[in-house]
Amino acid sequence: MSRGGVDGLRKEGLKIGGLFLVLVVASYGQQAFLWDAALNCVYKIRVHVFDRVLERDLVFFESGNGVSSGDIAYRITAEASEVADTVYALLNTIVPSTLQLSAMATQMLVNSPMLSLISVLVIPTMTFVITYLGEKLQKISKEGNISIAALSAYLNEVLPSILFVKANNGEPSESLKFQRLAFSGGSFDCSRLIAFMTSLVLLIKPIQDVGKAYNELKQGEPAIERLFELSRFRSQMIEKSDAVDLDSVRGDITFHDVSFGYGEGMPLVLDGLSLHIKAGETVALIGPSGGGKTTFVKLLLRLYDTVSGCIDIDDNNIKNMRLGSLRRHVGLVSQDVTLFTGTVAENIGYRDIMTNIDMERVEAAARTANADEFIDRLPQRYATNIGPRGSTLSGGQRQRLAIARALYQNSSILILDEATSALDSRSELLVREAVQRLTENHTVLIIAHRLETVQMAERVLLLDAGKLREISRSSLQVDENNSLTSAGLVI
Ligand SMILES: Nc1ncnc2c1ncn2[C@@H]1O[C@H](COP(=O)(O)OP(=O)(O)OP(=O)(O)O)[C@@H](O)[C@H]1O
Repeated sequence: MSRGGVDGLRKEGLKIGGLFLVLVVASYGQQAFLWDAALNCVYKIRVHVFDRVLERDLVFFESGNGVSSGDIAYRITAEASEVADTVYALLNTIVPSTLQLSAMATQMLVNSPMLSLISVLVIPTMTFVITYLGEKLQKISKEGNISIAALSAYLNEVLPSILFVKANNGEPSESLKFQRLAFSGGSFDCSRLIAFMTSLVLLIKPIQDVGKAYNELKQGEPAIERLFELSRFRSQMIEKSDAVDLDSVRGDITFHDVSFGYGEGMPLVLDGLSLHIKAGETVALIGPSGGGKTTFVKLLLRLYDTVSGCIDIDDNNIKNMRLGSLRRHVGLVSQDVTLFTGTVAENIGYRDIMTNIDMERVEAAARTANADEFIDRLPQRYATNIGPRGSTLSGGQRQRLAIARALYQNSSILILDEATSALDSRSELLVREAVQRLTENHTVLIIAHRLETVQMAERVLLLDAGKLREISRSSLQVDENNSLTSAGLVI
């Protein structure tokens, strides 16, 4: 082969290779684009569902909807991924199919609007049409073969005699003959029909694909349905349109004959409770397991509404307060598991995490909560990540961080849910000191489990079988299991 020929081949090879590369990249690009679109869609679904879930009151989680937090987590993660697969499958079918459909439909329309209309009408009876047109195509191609044979015979006859034709001015008549042989008569010629048929055949795949996509959609529908079911639940905690947003509260709490049960026909958990806690007072709430302590707190935070009676903060019925305002003034300090993945500063300054965490206040809160001594020893101090639920910290450190957060939040009313896990004596002392400082300048309601904590309170309230009564601190003792007891009742 000559050098020029080799060069030419190399060029062609390069062109084909380049084209192949472009096709591969384009194909990957398309897949990446579709996955990106699907994942983006899932991201939006997850965020939407999660936001709706966050808006719900506790009734959503607890009142027998059959929706546990694990269930919700599963739906938001796994089912959303299932939705991603469905979305991807849909996009993967619909995008190319739509393109092919519109290209082929345009081609068909250009070729013959009449036949296109007929095709649209006969799509439901596609099989019949395909069979019918298939036969027609067979006939046409047979005719085409005959015509090619006739044409070739004609050319073999006329071309050697061209001189004769010209000498006799036979060109116009021969031209007409050729045209007749080369093309089928009528308004719809053979090539256009073949083009039309090709378009029609190419239409079949996208139509099948759309069917497949429909099946995919049907398969993914239960997941989509379950996911959106989470956002359809309507909150029972209705905020009045004229609810007030209080800038500050003193921290006076009054329960007026409050009764509450978790559902119709269920026994009352709180039965005609009345009490008054003065602003700045520290009150210990004790009682046996299941006595209603947590329920009491849920009502104060208006996670549920009372069945009868009402709750006032500084003479404002909490039902007339904006929920955000109420929960800003009533802080919940649950010492057990309320830390999140993130830095020490983010956990203490949680209240301002969306805006600007005030580091001076964070450090001041940490000092008051006796937390600074261990934070200073962490590798990046306040910027140290404490792991899921603060798992890199000890029990006592976690509790002090929770207290530091409450100090940072600076709510007038604090509900302290004392951790039940035992601490070593040094940690115990540091935590108790921190709690002691927390009680200064705040109204504090401590759900207490230890005698030492109860001793810090000015009053002790015992909640048992839905009834509340005040008891003296001296009536409390600790049994051999280190549990609080009052008149034989284990608390
Ligand atoms: N979401 C709920 N739906 C139905 N019943 C509930 C619900 N939450 C609590 N209860 C019931 O209400 C009663 C009081 O529960 P609550 O959690 O207030 O008690 P507790 O004093 O805080 O107990 P513990 O000290 O064990 O935490 C219990 O009988 C409990 O079974």
